[in-house]
Amino acid sequence: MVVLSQPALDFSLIKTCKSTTSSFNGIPVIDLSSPNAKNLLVKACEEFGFFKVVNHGVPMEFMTKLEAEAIKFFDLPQSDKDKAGPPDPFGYGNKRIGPNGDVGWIEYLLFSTNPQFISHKSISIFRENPEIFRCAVNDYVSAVKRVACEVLELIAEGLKIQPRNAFSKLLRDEKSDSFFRLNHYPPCPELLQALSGRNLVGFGEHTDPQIISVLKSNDTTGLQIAMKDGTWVSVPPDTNSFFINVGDSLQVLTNGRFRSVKHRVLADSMKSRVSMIYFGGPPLSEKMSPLPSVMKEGEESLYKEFTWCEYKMSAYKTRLADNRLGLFEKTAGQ
Ligand SMILES: C=C1C[C@]23C[C@@]1(O)CC[C@H]2[C@@]12CC[C@H](O)[C@@](C)(C(=O)O1)[C@H]2[C@@H]3C(=O)O
Ligand SMILES: O=C(O)CCC(=O)C(=O)O
Ligand SMILES: [Fe+2]
Repeated sequence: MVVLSQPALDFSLIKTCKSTTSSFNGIPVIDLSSPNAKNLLVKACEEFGFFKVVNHGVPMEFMTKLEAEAIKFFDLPQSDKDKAGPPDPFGYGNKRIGPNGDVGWIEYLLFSTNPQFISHKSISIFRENPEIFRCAVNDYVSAVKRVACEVLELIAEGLKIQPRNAFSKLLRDEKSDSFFRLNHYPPCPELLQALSGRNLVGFGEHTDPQIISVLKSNDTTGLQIAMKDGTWVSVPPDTNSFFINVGDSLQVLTNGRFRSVKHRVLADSMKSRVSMIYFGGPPLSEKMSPLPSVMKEGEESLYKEFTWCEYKMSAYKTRLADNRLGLFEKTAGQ
């Protein structure tokens, strides 16, 4: 039998970035139980496309259980982890991100949250450690999906959109094309940092294509977001809270009023970073166009008409840092 192995990876392809220690303390923090949450959410989506939520109601136990299972998986011998890869896009991936040559100092597990799309590779992940891992993923994903829907409903209220489930129904649809990802960034080699004062890039700069992403990490720094003027700022980790990203699709649904946030992860020199991200997406057949109620009188859509399936197919032909939405923007006169 011929065993096909992945071609060797040239590590010099992984980019480095100047180490920064200062963290940004201007990230909006939204208390979901506050009566003003809806207005603060809209403001945060317009200004940053990124914010932190507290008082979210998800039991800490769901987070610690899943994190412990993820660590157990990433601690397995490489040959065992490789049985759950390569990602197609689902499954275990190591250093390669997506199908177009992006690389980073990362290993990960990517799943579909829709049982129809669960691949044999995702199943083999659970085979290593079946019921406990599977339950931990299911409990966690159901809980963060609820947070994502609550946030989207508050945003709809803040924007005075009727019905208030105009966005959240896309995630609640049984055909919703949502993903879940567990990322592990091992410590960046000390020697490299000592010699150059630089860190390896764990996950290169990009925007998330979906509607909304809900991120939780351990206590290790690394996540950075780009401000409107292009400067990068470091997000201080907070193990009790969720960080939320506006994705490209929410930018389209709000006709550019909200911006999808550019972000990246730098590996830490000393500590592993573990993160878990739920990417809430619409059904594949959903037409992505600005909701009529967000448009002012006479306002025209900034985007050509497309379905989520068309956008996703196009996204998977791009490199991480590409401006994926640019291909769908109307040019003058269109
Ligand atoms: C390089 C790529 C990886 C990615 C698919 C893509 O071609 C461009 C978008 C990337 C991204 C970013 C957000 C999520 O992590 C992700 C799962 C997604 O939906 O889009 C990844 C894709 C991936 O890793 O497969
Ligand atoms: O791991 C992180 O903290 C963020 C990763 C990310 O942006 C992604 O998986 O799309
Ligand atoms: Fe991302």
